[in-house]
Amino acid sequence: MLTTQNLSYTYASGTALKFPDISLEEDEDLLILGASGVGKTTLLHLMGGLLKPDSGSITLANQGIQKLSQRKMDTFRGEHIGIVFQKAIFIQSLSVIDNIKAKLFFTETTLSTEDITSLLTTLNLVDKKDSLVQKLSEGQKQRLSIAIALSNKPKLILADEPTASLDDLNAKNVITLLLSEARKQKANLVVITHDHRIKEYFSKTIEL
Ligand SMILES: Nc1ncnc2c1ncn2[C@@H]1O[C@H](COP(=O)(O)OP(=O)(O)OP(=O)(O)O)[C@@H](O)[C@H]1O
Repeated sequence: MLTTQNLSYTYASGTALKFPDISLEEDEDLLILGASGVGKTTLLHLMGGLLKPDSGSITLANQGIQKLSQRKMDTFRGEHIGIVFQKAIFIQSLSVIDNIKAKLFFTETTLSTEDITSLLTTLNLVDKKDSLVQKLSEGQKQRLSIAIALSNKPKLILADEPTASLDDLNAKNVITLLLSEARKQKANLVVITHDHRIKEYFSKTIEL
């Protein structure tokens, strides 16, 4: 369950942003639409605890995350939040499976090799599990970034423009994959985008 209330954030440059309230029950997903520069990524970073709001609250798993210290927030994120970044950063010299293990190491989460293999199977990446990341195609890299985001079995999955550079078929595949994984893990999925093609897959949408 995710709720946000009266969120606002001001950058040092003076750009001041205010956000509408969000309330998601368990198993509910949300698409946040908006033109370039309205604050979509800022809102995603607030919900992921990467930025602290100037005002307002964000509650996830009964915790008001805006109150947490940086260290506690990092631990909380490791346990409860998975983020699919617009531009994923991998350890290029490691294999697919070792990139997932590295994330789990840093978030102090344990997942058996069988569970990781099963996640990679779902994401159609299992045959690449021992390949170096630098040898993956763009689509495979994107599926790996989803695998990494899901590997800590988060309660909240945040995805920043996951379909922006994809054709219609791959955009549909990525969104249906994120939605089905969110259902399986009983997580809330929040996608931010300016891509109106994916609106039809979400029952709940807000426009910034
Ligand atoms: N680090 C920063 N310092 C100063 N201003 C920033 C910073 N990051 C974003 N902004 C400003 O805050 C506003 C919202 O930016 P944000 O990236 O959240 O928008 P967005 O809707 O995600 O845009 P896009 O779709 O282009 O990624 C913009 O006016 C942007 O210029």
